[in-house]
Amino acid sequence: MNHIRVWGTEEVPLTECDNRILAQDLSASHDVPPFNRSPYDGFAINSKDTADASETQPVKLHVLETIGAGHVAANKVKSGTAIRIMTGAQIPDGADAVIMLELVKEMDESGKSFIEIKRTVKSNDNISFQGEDTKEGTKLAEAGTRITPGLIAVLATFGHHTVSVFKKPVVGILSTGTELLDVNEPLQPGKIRNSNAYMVAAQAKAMGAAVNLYQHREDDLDSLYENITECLKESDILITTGGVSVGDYDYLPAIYEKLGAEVLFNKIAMRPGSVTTVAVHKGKWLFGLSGNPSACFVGCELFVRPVVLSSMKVKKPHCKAVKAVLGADFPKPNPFTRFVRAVLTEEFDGNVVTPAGLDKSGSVSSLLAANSLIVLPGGTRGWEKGSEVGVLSWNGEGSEWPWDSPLFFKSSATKTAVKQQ
Ligand SMILES: Nc1nc2c(c(=O)[nH]1)N[C@H]1C(S)=C(S)[C@@H](COP(=O)(O)OP(=O)(O)OC[C@H]3O[C@@H](n4cnc5c(N)ncnc54)[C@H](O)[C@@H]3O)O[C@H]1N2
Ligand code: MOO
Ligand SMILES: [Mg+2]
Repeated sequence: MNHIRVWGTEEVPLTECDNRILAQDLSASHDVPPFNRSPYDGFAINSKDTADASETQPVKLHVLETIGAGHVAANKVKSGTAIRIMTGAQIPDGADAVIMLELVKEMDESGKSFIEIKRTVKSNDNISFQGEDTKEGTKLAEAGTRITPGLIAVLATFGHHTVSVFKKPVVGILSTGTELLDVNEPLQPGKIRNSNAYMVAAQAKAMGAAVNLYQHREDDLDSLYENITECLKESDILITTGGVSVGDYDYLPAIYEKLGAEVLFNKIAMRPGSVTTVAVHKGKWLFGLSGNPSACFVGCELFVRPVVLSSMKVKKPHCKAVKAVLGADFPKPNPFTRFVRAVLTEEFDGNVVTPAGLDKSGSVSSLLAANSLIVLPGGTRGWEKGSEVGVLSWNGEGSEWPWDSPLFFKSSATKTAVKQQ
């Protein structure tokens, strides 16, 4: 995270800022509402006039005019008078309360309008006061906040027809592998379609990045080196998939070396995604994600996410950490910390999480329903249904880092592990 940099800010129209990250602090430039207004369709009155009103002795007021929202009364409300007022209209001078239409009797007498009120009304009844929602000067949002429909409503309220947002980091995505086919190609012996590039593109877009999806490339050291050099010119962050392990055709480690990139780490004691390699080069990022689809997915959520989000000053850039009860046994031993693709459901009485399918790093089907990762600390023998586990979710706002719950990465969690069978 010491290498994080912000790629700049830009001004975008309000109509195009949803889901972007706010780059300015926002405070109220005026009171909301900006004037006292009526929350009902009714009559603006002077409450004192109703002091003696009752069922048997209604008070009668002369209606001077009618104002709808957007209009300002021409008259003042003096004793013995009322102004018919619609929801949202400014309270006329002299009025200190509103009585709803349904609570008065309306009548015409010699071409003049009157109302009868059979109850007392208190001063300030049914008035939305200037500033009751927001006072001028109130701090409303900080730079780094994701722009939601609610924030857009607030931005519009204060007249921001354009909004300053952080530039989307440009994420280039290049899949490597001689076995790869384009999605529109028929299967051929020994070949598979490239799924990682499209998956990672969708993940990066969901994080708020701009994506450049490149044509996949064969495992060839020299041409891959050229491709990566070219792609890096156009990207702030370049994600490659595949070719990062120890095989004869896994050239990414050699390419980082040839580039002179600073490798921050290469391989991690975790499953899947153990081969994940991250390097920085001339202020840019290189993520070498696994070719195995599930390992690739996990590497992207755990390592790309915090970089993309921090470069837009999002305050909690890591996945959201929650507790949940395991909905099924997970009998596999875990020599390393394991991130199990899972389905997390928020039940009325707590979270339940269940593995999403075949738990192999080459599996693609287990990604289908997965909305989270069960975190099983290393050194455990397997887990029983009903155990409390830590879960990471990539939906919604993230969690403070480091995830400090004892459920994450602490060996104390082994207490709930299943006995070796
Ligand atoms: N002797 C060892 N072998 C392997 C090790 C190891 O430590 N020692 N690590 C294993 C682990 S763990 C993983 S994960 C993989 C990582 O492999 P690479 O990142 O080098 O990826 P590839 O070898 O290129 O491909 C692996 C696998 O994924 C398929 N693949 C590749 N790209 C795509 C794509 N774009 N879409 C869909 N599927 C893709 C590829 O066909 C392979 O089946 O290495 C293990 N080996
Ligand atoms: O990176 Mo490999 O799972 O550890 O699949
Ligand atoms: Mg390989």
